Amino acid sequence: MSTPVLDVRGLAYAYPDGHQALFGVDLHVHQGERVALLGPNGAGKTTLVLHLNGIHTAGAGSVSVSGLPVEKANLQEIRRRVGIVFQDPDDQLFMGTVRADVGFGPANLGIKGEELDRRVMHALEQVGMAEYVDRPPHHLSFGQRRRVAVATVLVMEPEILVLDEPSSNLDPASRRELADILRSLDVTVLMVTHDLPYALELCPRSVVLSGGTVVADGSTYDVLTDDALMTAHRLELPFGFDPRTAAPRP
Ligand SMILES: Nc1ncnc2c1ncn2[C@@H]1O[C@H](COP(=O)(O)OP(=O)(O)OP(=O)(O)O)[C@@H](O)[C@H]1O
Repeated sequence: MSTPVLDVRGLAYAYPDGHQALFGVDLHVHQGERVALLGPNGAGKTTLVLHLNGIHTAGAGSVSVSGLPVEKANLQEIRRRVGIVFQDPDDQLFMGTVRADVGFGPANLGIKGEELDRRVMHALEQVGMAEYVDRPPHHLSFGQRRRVAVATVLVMEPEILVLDEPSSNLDPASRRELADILRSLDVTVLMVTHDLPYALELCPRSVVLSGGTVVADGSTYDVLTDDALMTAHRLELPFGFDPRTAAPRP
């Protein structure tokens, strides 16, 4: 099989206070896959994600992105390859205009002028926010800021897009629109979520992390219909939602 875009092997990590958050995690994601990372509070999902672009450094094991190890010497290239959209868009938007925020990353790489404009506009078009290019981000709604945050990552043309709780705090229409955007992108996606219907809708595959280890890795449908697994790892479907009868998207 081809080299995975994301290759995590035997990853273990303890926080400086000694709390062991990951115990030998293996995760291989191939190009074009959309994978949901599920698990109860405290499972280690965020800790894992923070290893993907070198914010945390593996205590044991390894992480590589398209064959490039995540280590200090490669961090600039790794952070171009792995785009993380954090849960709070305000962690990613800090400039005076949407244009400046989306252009910030490429400008730092030395891209300027027409090429910078082209990339900024393309990323904003991908998330349906082109008309807001000259607006201050703090004048946008939360859902609009989340889309701009996605654009700040897409503009770097990442190989893998990592989203932390992308549907949180979105109204139903914004939630559906973001799903449409994510489905339209030609990029590998790893999505951390507690929104199990969203995982089923968007991600054919789910990995369940619990107590710092991978306890399931398979089709999202199989995971969500495995009642014993779901109960054992505190995963609960919303009231009235049954994956067996959830309407497939046209
Ligand atoms: N800075 C830290 N120092 C010590 N322990 C930490 C730190 N951050 C997280 N932890 C612990 O590591 C474990 C994993 O936390 P993590 O945030 O990765 O879980 P999570 O799966 O993302 O949870 P949630 O669904 O609540 O966001 C938890 O037991 C947590 O208490």
